[in-house]
Amino acid sequence: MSLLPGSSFSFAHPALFTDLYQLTMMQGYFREGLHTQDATFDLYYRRNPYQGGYAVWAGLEVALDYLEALRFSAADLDYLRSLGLFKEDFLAALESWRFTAQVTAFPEGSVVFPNEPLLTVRGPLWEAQLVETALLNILNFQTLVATKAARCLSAVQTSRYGGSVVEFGTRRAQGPDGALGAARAAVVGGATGTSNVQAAALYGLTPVGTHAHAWVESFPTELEAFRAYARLYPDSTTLLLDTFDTLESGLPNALTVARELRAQGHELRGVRLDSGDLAYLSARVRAALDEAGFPDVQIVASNDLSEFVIESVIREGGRIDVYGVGTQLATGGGEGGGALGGVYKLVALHGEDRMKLTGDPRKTSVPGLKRVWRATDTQGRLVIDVIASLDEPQPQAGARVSDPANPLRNTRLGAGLTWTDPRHVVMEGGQRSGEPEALTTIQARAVADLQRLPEGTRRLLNPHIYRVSLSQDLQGRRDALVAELRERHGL
Ligand SMILES: Nc1ncnc2c1ncn2[C@@H]1O[C@H](COP(=O)(O)OP(=O)(O)OP(=O)(O)O)[C@@H](O)[C@H]1O
Ligand SMILES: O=P(O)(O)OC[C@H]1O[C@H](OP(=O)(O)OP(=O)(O)O)[C@H](O)[C@@H]1O
Ligand SMILES: O=C(O)c1cccnc1
Repeated sequence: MSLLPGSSFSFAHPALFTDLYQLTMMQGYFREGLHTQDATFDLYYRRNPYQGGYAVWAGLEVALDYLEALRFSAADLDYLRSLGLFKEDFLAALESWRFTAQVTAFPEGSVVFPNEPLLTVRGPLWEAQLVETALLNILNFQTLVATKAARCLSAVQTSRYGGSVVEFGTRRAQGPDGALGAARAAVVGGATGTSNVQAAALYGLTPVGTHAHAWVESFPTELEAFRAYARLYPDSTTLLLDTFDTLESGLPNALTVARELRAQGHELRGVRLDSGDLAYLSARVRAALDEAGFPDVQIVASNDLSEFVIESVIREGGRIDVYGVGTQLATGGGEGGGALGGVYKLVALHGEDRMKLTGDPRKTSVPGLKRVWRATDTQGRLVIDVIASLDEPQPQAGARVSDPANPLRNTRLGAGLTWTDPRHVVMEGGQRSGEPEALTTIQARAVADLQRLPEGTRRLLNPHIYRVSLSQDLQGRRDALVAELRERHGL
C-alpha cells in the first residue's frame, strides 16, 4: 500500500518554494503588461553525471504533482506582503493564480543525453518563470540519483550470477527531503528496495533490511544474538557476519542457525558482509553455504559501495546477491556527481525565437520550439537523437546534422533507422494529461531503455559519447539569431 496513492510528493507552501527573483520578475512582468505573453522554456543539462554516457530522466511525476498543487494561499500572500516588495494589485492577482501552462517531456525513466530538451513548459510568461526553481530542484536531483542507481545496476549486470541493488543511504543523505527523494529516484534507476520505511510507505515500496552490529553487541554471544533474531523472524532473517570475525565466527554461527531454522521448517534468508575484501569473503561464504546445503541463502554486501567497487568485486569472482548501496547512492556522490547542472532557458516568446548568447559556445542555448527525434537500428538499439524544429518532419537518410556544441562537427544520417518522437504532452492547462505512472512502470522503462543503449555508451569509464545533433533547419535558425543579436547589440 501507499500513504500517498496517486501522488508522490507534498509541499506545504509550493508557491514559495522558489528563488525570490522569480517572484520579483513575476511582479515586473505583471506591471509591464508582459505576464500573459506566450513563453516557452526548455529544461536540459549540458554534461552527463559521473562522466558517464547517459542519464536516467527521473522526477517527472513529482514535478507534475508540484505543478498541480501550485497556488498562493492567504498565508503565502501575507508573508509576501510582509517583505515590503510587492504591491497590492500584484498580490491580489496572485489570489486566483494557477499554473495553466502546457508541459511536454520525455516519459519518466527514459535514458536521456546532454543538450536535448527533457521538458518544455509553454504558457503565460509569469507562470513559466515562477516554476524554474522547483522544477530544477526536483528534476536535477532525481535524475542524478536515478543515474547513479542505473550505473550500480549496470555494474551488477556484469555478473553471470545476477544480483540486485537496494538503497541504504538515509543516514548520509542530504537531509530528510534528500533521503526521501533519493529513495524514490534510486528505485526509478533500478534499485529494488529501500531501507527507509517512510519512503517505502509514501511510494508503495516494500522496505528492506537486515540488522546492525548493535544487535549482536547487545547479547552475551554472537550465536545467542543470531538465534534470538531468527526466533523472531524465522522466514526473513539476514544475519550480519562481521561483528567479530566474518569467517571464524559469523559464518559458523550463521550455519548453526540455518540448520536450526531448517529443523523447525524455516529457511535462513541471508547473510550480510560489511567489511574486508568483499570479493574474497563472498566467494568463501558462498562456497561454505553451498557445501552445507544452503545454496538459496543470499549474500548481501554493504560498506561504501559504488558502481566501481561493485564492478571490481564481480571481476574478482565475488558472489554477492544484493548490494546495499548507501552514501554514494543517496547523495548522488562520486567523481562527476554531487549535483546535476540542469538549466531552464527561455527559448521562445510569442512564437519568436529567443536565446542566451555567451562567450562559451557550450553555454549558448538552442532557440525555438522543438522536437526530439530518436533513431533506433533494426535491433532496437539507440543510434542518434536529433533535435529539430517543432514543425520539421522526421529526419531523412543522408540529411546533415550538427553537434550543438560545435557546429563545425557535422555528420550525415544513415539509412535503415526507425525514428520516434519520445516526448509527449504530459500536462495541458495545468492538468495532467493522464493518470500518474506507477514507480514500477517507470522503473521498467528505465531498465528497458538502458538495455537499448550501445554497450560502449553504458560503460562506466570513458564511455562512447552518444550523438545528439541539431537538424540543419534548427542550426540555421540558431545561426541567424546569433547574427541578429550580435548586430543588434553591437557585438
Ligand atoms: N574486492 C574489492 N574490490 C574493490 N573494492 C573493495 C573490495 N572489497 C571491498 N572493497 C571496498 O574497499 C573499501 C574499504 O574496505 P576496507 O577493507 O578498507 O574497509 P573495512 O575493512 O570495512 O574497514 P571499516 O571497518 O573501517 O569499514 C570499501 O569501500 C569496500 O566497499
Ligand atoms: O554505502 P554506505 O554509506 O557504507 O551505507 C551502508 C552502511 O551503513 C551502515 O553502517 P555505517 O556506515 O553506519 O557504520 P559502519 O561504517 O561502522 O559499518 C551499514 O552497515 C553499511 O555499512
Ligand atoms: O538493513 C541494513 O542492513 C542496513 C540499513 C541501512 C544502512 N545499512 C544497513
